[in-house]
Amino acid sequence: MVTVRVPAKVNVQLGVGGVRPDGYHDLANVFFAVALGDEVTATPGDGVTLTCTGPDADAVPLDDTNLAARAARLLAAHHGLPAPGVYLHIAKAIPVAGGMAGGSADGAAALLACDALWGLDTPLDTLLELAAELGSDVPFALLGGVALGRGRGEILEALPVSGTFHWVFAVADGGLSTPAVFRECDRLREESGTGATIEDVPTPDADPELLAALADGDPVALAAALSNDLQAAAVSLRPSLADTLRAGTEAGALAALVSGSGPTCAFLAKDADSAAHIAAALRASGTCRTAHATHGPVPGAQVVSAPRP
Ligand SMILES: C[C@@](CO)(OP(=O)(O)O)[C@H](O)COP(=O)(O)OP(=O)(O)OC[C@H]1O[C@@H](n2ccc(N)nc2=O)[C@H](O)[C@@H]1O
Ligand SMILES: Nc1ncnc2c1ncn2[C@@H]1O[C@H](COP(=O)(O)OP(=O)(O)O)[C@@H](O)[C@H]1O
Repeated sequence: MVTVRVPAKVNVQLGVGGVRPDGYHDLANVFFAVALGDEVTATPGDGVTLTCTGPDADAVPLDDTNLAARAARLLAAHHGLPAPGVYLHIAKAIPVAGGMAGGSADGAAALLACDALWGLDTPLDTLLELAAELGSDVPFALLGGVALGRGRGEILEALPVSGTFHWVFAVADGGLSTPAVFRECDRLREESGTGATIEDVPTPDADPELLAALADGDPVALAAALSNDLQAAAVSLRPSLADTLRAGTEAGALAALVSGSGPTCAFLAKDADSAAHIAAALRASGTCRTAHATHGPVPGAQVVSAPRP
């Protein structure tokens, strides 16, 4: 049996370029891994089977569309294993369809767990390539820490960061579909007259002030630099998010933003005590289903228990 712990992410910058001919958008995606995470356990089994526990377990597909199952099959196919055998259990804490890359995290965790269970010793570079085939956010879940994702988010460069930042995540009732939020971003751009294609929208780049704030470990400077080009689209599809963002700001957050494609809202706090206070205020506000105080950055997917060699 092998257990892998894997983090959720928040995008401290999500710069979105125009829509490409292949339907994806070029990004300047600054990923930040937080301690809120899932655990994926791989045990020998027949075929690829799955179970999931946690508050959102009912929303997780347990068929071959689950990113953990897809990861197991992709790794087996890459190594030419004729009949992959694994039972995967997902202990899910990351909100589902919440803009925190929970499915991607489970895909990354399953790659690592199956690699260890099957004794394959796949090099990290190869795991990162397989991860990119599974989805744009999956490679970052292997890497963790803080990283800039270019292309559709899969071309990663680790970024320097100092100290620990304190975050609160307000979990919404029900998710938002990532493709629907990108489509809404395009629609809002068309509507405003700027256009939405790569000819219309400049290719985004990482904000130097944001990178300096991360390197300096300065939460006040990071708060001033946070940005998410998908936020307007997420709020357009779910207008009640404006109330959640306001509630966290009124409770003392240094800054509030939608996490990725949403609808989870992220709040940067000045320290751990402030984060606990903001989380309690958000839970009492009636503007979200629940709220979690956490911190980061933390490492990417890691084996936490494995059979004795
Ligand atoms: C927006 C972000 C920010 O990190 O994540 P979430 O906030 O949803 O977790 C990511 O770009 C999501 O990455 P991921 O969820 O892996 O997306 P994928 O499976 O690769 O793509 C799903 C769909 O999202 C859209 N998509 C995704 C990435 C990208 N750079 N441009 C896109 O337009 C496309 O419509 C694509 O068909
Ligand atoms: N292991 C998984 N956990 C959660 N969702 C999954 C998983 N595998 C596939 N999915 C599908 O991916 C969709 C997006 O979920 P998720 O990755 O949690 O959100 P987001 O893309 O907003 O970060 C879900 O609605 C679900 O249908």
